[in-house]
Amino acid sequence: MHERIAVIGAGALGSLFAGRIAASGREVVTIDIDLARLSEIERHGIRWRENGIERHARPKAASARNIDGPINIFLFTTKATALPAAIRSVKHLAADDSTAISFSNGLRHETTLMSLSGDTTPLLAVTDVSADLVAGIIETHGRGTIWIGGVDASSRRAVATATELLRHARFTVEPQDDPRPSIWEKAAFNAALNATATIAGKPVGFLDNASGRWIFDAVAREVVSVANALGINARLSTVLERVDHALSAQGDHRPSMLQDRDAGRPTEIEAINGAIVEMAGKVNIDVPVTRTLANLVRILEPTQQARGLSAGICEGDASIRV
Ligand SMILES: NC(=O)C1=CN([C@@H]2O[C@H](COP(=O)(O)OP(=O)(O)OC[C@H]3O[C@@H](n4cnc5c(N)ncnc54)[C@H](OP(=O)(O)O)[C@@H]3O)[C@@H](O)[C@H]2O)C=CC1
Ligand SMILES: CC(C)(CO)C(=O)C(=O)O
Repeated sequence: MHERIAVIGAGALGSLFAGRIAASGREVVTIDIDLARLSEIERHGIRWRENGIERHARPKAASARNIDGPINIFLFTTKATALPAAIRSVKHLAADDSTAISFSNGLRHETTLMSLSGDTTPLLAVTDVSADLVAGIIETHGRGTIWIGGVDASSRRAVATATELLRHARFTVEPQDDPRPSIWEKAAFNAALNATATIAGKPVGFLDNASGRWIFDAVAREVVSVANALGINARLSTVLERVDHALSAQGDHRPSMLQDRDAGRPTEIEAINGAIVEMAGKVNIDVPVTRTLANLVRILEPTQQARGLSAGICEGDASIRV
C-alpha cells in the first residue's frame, strides 16, 4: 500500500524522523507552526549527522492548512505541551483507517491522541534516540530504540505497519503488546535525567558522577514503585540500564528539556515529573526526589523567571536562590 506519512513537529526529533523516512524512499511531509523552519526544509532539505557521517534528504514541508488529506500515518513529534494543538491542526487530514503515533515524552498522551478522530488508531511510542538541532543540522548520538504499542489488541496491525515503516528508515524498533511499562520506564528515565540536566544546565556526560547517579537511582526507584502500584510492570533494572547507556553513549546530548530551557521555552516538566507526582498521590506513594526536581525545574520556567525579574530580582540573584 502507498501510505502518506506526516511528521508533525519539525524540531530535533521530528526532523530526524522525517529525514530518515524520506531517505528510505517513503512519501513524507513535515508539518510545523514555525514557517521559517518549514521554508528552510523546503529550500535545503533536512541534514543530520549520525556516527560522524552527514546525511541529507528532502521531505516535503508545509503548514497543516496547506496540505490535502488523507494522511495514513501521523507521527507527532511536538513537545507534550503542544500535542493537543498539533492534533487539532491536522484533524481535517485524518481518514477512517489513519494511525496516529505520539513520540512525546511524558504520561497520559493516549486520551489526547484519541481526540484526532473517533476512527483513528492511536499508538503510543517512546524513544531514547537522541536528537539535537544545532545550526540547522540534527546531531544524533549513539544507538537508540523506539518502543511502540497500541492501547488494545485491535491495534496490532497498525503497530506492525508502523514498525515496518520505522525499521525501513533504519530505526531499532521494539513493538510492544502493552506499551505502558515502556512509557513508565521512559518517564522514570526522563524524570531523572532530563530534569537534572536542566537544573544543572549541563549535557548528559556531566551527570556521570556519584551525585548524578544517586539522584537517578532515587528517582528510578520512586517512579517504578508508582507504576507497579498502578499494576504496570515497569522494571527498575531497565530504567537503570537506560541511564547507564545514556551516560556512556550520549554524553554530548543536551536532553530535550534542557534544549527548551536554553531556548527560553516552557519545559515538559508537568507531563513528566508533574504527572508522576500526581499519579503517586493517587496510590499514596511519596516521591520526594521526583517532586523536588519538579519544583526546581518549575522555578527555572520562563513564567517564574519573568515574575522574579518584574519583582526587581536580577537573574544572578534568582539563580542563587534556586
Ligand atoms: N530531542 C530528543 O533527543 C528527544 C525528544 N523526545 C521527545 O520528543 C518530543 C519532541 O522533542 P524535540 O524534537 O526535542 O522538540 P523541538 O522543540 O525541537 O521540536 C518540536 C517542534 O514542534 C513544533 N510545534 C509546536 N507546536 C506545534 C503545532 N501545534 N503543530 C506543529 N508543530 C508544532 C515546534 O515549533 P516551535 O519551536 O515554533 O514551537 C518545534 O519545531 C518531545 O516530547 C521530547 O521530549 C524524545 C526523545 C528524544
Ligand atoms: C534522548 C533522551 C533519551 C535523553 O534524555 C531524551 O529522552 C530527551 O532528550 O528528551
